[in-house]
Amino acid sequence: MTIRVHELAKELKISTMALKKHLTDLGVNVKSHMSLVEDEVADKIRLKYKEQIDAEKRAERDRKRLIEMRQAAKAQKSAQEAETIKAEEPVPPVAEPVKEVPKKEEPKPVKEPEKKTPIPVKEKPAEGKPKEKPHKPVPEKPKAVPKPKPEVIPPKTAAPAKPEPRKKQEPSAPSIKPIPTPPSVEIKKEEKKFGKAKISHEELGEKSKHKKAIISSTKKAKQKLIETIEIDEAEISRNIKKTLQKSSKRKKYHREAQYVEDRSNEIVIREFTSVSELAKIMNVSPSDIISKFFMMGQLVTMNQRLDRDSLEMICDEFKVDYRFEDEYGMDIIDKEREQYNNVKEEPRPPVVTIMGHVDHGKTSILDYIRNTNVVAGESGNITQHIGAYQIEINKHKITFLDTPGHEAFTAMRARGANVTDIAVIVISATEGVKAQTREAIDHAKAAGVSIILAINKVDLPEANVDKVIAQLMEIGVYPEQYGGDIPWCRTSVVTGEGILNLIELILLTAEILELKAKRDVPASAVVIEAGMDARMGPFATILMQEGTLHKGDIVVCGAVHGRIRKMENERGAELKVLYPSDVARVYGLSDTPKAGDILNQVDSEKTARNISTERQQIRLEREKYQNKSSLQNIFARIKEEQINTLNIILKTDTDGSAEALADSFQKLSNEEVSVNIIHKSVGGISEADVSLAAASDAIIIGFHVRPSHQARKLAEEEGVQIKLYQVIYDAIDDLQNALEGMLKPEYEEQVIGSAIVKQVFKIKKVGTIAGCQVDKGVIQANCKVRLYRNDVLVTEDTISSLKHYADDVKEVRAGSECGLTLANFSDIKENDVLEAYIVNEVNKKL
Ligand SMILES: Nc1nc2c(ncn2[C@@H]2O[C@H](COP(=O)(O)OP(=O)(O)OP(=O)(O)O)[C@@H](O)[C@H]2O)c(=O)[nH]1
Repeated sequence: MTIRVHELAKELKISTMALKKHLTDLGVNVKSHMSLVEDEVADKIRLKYKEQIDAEKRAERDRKRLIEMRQAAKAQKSAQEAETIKAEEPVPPVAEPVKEVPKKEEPKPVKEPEKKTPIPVKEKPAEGKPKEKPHKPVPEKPKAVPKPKPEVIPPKTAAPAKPEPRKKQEPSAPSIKPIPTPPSVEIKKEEKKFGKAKISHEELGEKSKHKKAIISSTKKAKQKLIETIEIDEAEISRNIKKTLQKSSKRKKYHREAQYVEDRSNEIVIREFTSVSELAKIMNVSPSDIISKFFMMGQLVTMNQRLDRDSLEMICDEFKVDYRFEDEYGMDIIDKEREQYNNVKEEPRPPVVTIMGHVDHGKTSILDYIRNTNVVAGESGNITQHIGAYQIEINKHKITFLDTPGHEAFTAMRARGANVTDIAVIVISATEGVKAQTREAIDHAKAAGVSIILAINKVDLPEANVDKVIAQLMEIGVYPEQYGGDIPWCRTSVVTGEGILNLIELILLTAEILELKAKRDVPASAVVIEAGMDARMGPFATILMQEGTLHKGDIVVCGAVHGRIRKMENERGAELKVLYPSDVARVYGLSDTPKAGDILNQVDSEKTARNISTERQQIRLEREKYQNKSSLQNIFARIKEEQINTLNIILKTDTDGSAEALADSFQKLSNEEVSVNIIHKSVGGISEADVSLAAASDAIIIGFHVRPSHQARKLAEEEGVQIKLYQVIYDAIDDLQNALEGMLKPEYEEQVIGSAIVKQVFKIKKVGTIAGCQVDKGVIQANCKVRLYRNDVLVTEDTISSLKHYADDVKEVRAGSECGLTLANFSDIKENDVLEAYIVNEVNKKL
């Protein structure tokens, strides 16, 4: 048995070039993607890839585990810090702690004098948080000993059963973990107006200062402890790095069929490099390259730009190690930046995305935060809706990406721009965990961002926080105090409850993440959205990633460039300078960039123009090539395929539904039409899915998921069909219908009438005319007929002309006479019987 190169490549999800390289390594030379590979060789390659993929998976698992360990270490650190604080608080004279009171006694003295303020920490628990739950065991003892986190862990099942948390409790529930539970302020309830409960600056200020104090003081106080932990962390970090290095190497190898161990002789090329440019890079003459192509049956010219496959092929031919450059001009930009290598990184604000199921309150929470006067000294109306905004609380800034939830988040990731630090997952306390909650959590986890859970709408009578927590635990998401370390809070935009907690949790998480970026370097930013302003021309909403951007700076932004003419925030206020994590709408670009493009500040207008012009050219070439290649694919398929295959990419909300649907779909296959699930996974439909579908002529079926905005756009551009379902049976029915459309149609004959030949006329130049009497049904012009003589079939033919008297007619009904000729048969005799029939196409059923 054999398999074609392209088939095996498709099976392994690698390019044919990559496969060819592996085959060459095994000593097997293949000429083209249509060449046949022996099964034995194919198996060797399969095995090799399986091992490789397994190794990648293992590496990924290790990485996740290490991250978890790291988080656990941090959480533990926080818990211990919290203990110290408690221990240091002057309050508990009566407290008669319980047993293991390690530091309890000593701390009182002097150690952390700044600690005075913190009492609010204590109150916090009483506020919204349901922390009271786990503390059942510590009955009426107030001021109980702070329990280290693990002790709080309630049995998975038991937890949800418990408390009715909303009740504010007196100071009796003290054992709550204080640190991750930032002090919450009693929000005044008078202002019940939706979205209007205001948070006063003073309160926030107190809080933030307070937290700062806690963090910095605990740092000192727990010096020793931290040292030990840091040793572990250092070790963990090293492991993470090692693992990441390993896996990224493998991926590279996987994608580009390239051995990465030795990079000393590696050349860097970009897609659509011209033959002459490539010759220069490879240090060979252009005619060498042209003749190599010629030998492979391809004619190229000096200035012809080469697509990725051709470049890979030619580098392989010349036995050159190569690597693809991501975007044209990055080497120039990087070079300009080299001089800033020693610039120190400085803390930067966190970038937060709010995600969750439809209607659970994402927008409301964002608006609440935005509209309460939290914004630094600014108030007033939002003059324009921009894709991101920043708030400031006592000098602590937070940038919110105001995106339609995880769609944009996923789209950004698909473009390789992982811009979010923290994902706030909003879950309605009345509806609980839903498909998109899970999806959002999966996306956040996949992106490796910190998660904060906001259980919203707690003001409603049917709110059931415990149920939500139980549901979360069921899907493996363990909130703090419930066996996990994911910070959470209860929120309501009606009463304002918990919003402050949420902000505090964000700040605290950011603090722990120690987010940093260089400030005194040329700016780089990512485009969140872009468009055209009627008055000001093209604009881009950018999120700063590094450096400082001023009005007047020259930038290149994806395939456009310009000089920053104006920068403004969402309130239309002009900004003079942007730092890392800042967001602004910028004007002055030559054209509209694309969301996900990177904006880089460069030294000169000339550099900016050169880079953007070249990038435009490359993008154009790429588009041209993509169109061409899809046509080529079609031709290749027409030649090769005897059977009809429906390729499917299946995206679902859970693994379970993916399996169930895949199974049902596969069962619809038969010997004529086969269902080929080329990719199935959990999560929203991303651009990557659409690209894969376009490349493999697949349709995308989404179950309980939806496409990102960009994916939808791309699908329109590429003509990829996306079908979304909420009910499994609808999906199966539709697919069945689609498959039936692909079955070769069956034909069904329908006899429509008959006529007896009464007389035959032979006319020169016209031929034989049969004068007939229609005795049954109808005879139609152009219908098919069978001619019987004495009940024996003489011929099958088509009526070529039908007349009633001298007139051409479309049909003649029973009882009438007609004259007709047949297309190919003239030996008609009297008394012959003509049976007229038509052929109907019938769709086959599976
Ligand atoms: N009672 C109550 N209603 C809320 C709360 N938060 C949001 N809502 C209401 O819930 C509905 C949905 O809120 P949105 O903020 O639009 O929800 P969303 O998650 O942004 O929805 P999409 O943008 O459609 O995904 C609105 O009618 C809000 O008024 C809350 O805390 N309490």
